[in-house]
Amino acid sequence: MKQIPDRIYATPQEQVADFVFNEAVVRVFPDMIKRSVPGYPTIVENIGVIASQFARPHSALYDLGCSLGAVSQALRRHVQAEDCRVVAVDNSSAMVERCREYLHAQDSMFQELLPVEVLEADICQLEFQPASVVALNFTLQFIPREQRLQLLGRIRQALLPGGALILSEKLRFADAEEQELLTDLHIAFKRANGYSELEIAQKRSAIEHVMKPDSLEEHRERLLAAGFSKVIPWFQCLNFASLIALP
Ligand SMILES: C[S@@+](CC[C@H](N)C(=O)[O-])C[C@H]1O[C@@H](n2cnc3c(N)ncnc32)[C@H](O)[C@@H]1O
Ligand SMILES: O=C(O)C(=O)C[C@]1(C(=O)O)C=C[C@@H](O)C=C1
Repeated sequence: MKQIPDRIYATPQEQVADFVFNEAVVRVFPDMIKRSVPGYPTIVENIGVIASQFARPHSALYDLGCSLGAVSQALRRHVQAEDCRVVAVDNSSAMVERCREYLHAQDSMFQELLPVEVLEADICQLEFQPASVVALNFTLQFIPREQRLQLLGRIRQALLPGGALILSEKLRFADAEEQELLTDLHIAFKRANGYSELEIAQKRSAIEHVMKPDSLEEHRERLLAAGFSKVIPWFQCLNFASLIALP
């Protein structure tokens, strides 16, 4: 993927608007997410590895809130189960358009990749097909809190025995000292990746009303309430984590 540098918050803005996944964000997204989310490349690649253990023949593999399809590409690189297909879904038309281009480019570079379709849709309104793998990679945090349980319940209903949900999220922490330390370290991570204090502060204002992280305990309780039987954290880097939830 092209890596145009993210300079969206580099100049002072009189009033920082709420963050949206628009064309300006799409252009710089690969650079933005890699420099903002500690462990992102490791998480994406290993979602492919984990999915290859859970994928069942003749089933769908969902990439919900796919953005530019990084997870879909990893699923297609790693999963070899028979007659599986990847369904990538996002409600940002700018993301969906570019995602389709990237996945076509992947098709032309490799042979025998799983088929993929990219849907422009709201994942809260989606009719799920029987699925063996569902990935929510930094997407649930953008869904209004009151809709999260219902969405997870519908995903749980669609999951086949032996399948899994892979859920990656920014975390918040009930313990004030832990919250402060990991927030400071995340800021240090962004600084080390070349973001200025202004960029860090303006991005924080932009996302604070649209992205609402939960704690690990809140995720675990909600997943169990949605009908999952077990929640297994497999990755954490600073305040970003990824979980496997089993049906
Ligand atoms: C942080 S990005 C996800 C990153 C991506 N999964 C990856 O691994 O590169 C969040 C994405 O979720 C999408 N999104 C947010 N709410 C959504 C909804 N209700 N339905 C579908 N997509 C949604 C946004 O448009 C955005 O592309
Ligand atoms: O928490 C932050 O400061 C972020 O920038 C995180 C985050 C995310 O987790 O999705 C927010 C928006 C962008 O999509 C990239 C990264």
